[in-house]
Amino acid sequence: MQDVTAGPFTPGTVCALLGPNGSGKSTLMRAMAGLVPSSACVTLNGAELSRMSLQDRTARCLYLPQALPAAVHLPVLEALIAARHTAHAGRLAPASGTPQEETIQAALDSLTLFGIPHLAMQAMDELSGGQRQLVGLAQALSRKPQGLLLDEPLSALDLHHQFAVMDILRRETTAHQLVTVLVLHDLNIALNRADTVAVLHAGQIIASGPPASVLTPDLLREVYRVQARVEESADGRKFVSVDGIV
Ligand SMILES: Nc1ncnc2c1ncn2[C@@H]1O[C@H](COP(=O)(O)OP(=O)(O)OP(=O)(O)O)[C@@H](O)[C@H]1O
Repeated sequence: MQDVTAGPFTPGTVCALLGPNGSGKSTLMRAMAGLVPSSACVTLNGAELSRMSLQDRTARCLYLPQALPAAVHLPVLEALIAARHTAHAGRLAPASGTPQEETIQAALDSLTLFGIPHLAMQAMDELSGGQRQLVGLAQALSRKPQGLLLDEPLSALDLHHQFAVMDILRRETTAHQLVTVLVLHDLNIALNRADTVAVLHAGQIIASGPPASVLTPDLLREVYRVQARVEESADGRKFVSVDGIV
């Protein structure tokens, strides 16, 4: 990938990273997370992540990959508690003095936030794809990061859960002033649920800003090679209507 200037991403807002297959979205996310070699300077709330150890970096800025790691035969609740301990093992929060009940409650709260407390005792390797994605998100938020990098966090979710998760992410992002960047393919969700969008095309961010100003028919033609209209419903919701491919 060529040099890319991404951001600044504003605390308290959700930015959707968009672009066609192979445009560099995952590569950019992985570079921001420090998982691919990069000379980029990445800062979060004034701290230079690129100068930190991967452990300190991960404690501040959590990256959820597109393909989740192989699930282990461990109850969901235990997996969440283990994730919190991993975060506390960094230098941000002391592990000692944290009562066990508090840790368990935080993990349960996180599952409840995503509407899946009933999965607490189910084994990770017995979850459906969508359930695993929800648990992954609950695990990410239970670690109390300042930044969230989510690569296609809605890819395995049904329509209800796609919107529910976006609403949760928006609420948590506002409440905790998180910097949230997520890769999306659904332009209608980006139009109606993201605060800003950034569009990658052939390894470069070619447009960024409020979704409705960025996602114009001209941009959709150039980037996605579709002939499309951006229409507005009676109640003000925007949607992309595709007439054909070009
Ligand atoms: N480890 C790697 N080594 C070499 N090339 C890679 C590597 N990872 C990705 N690429 C290439 O970089 C380009 C961008 O890939 P990337 O996964 O970032 O795209 P993407 O925008 O996330 O695509 P998609 O929407 O299909 O997930 C692709 O051409 C891909 O083949």
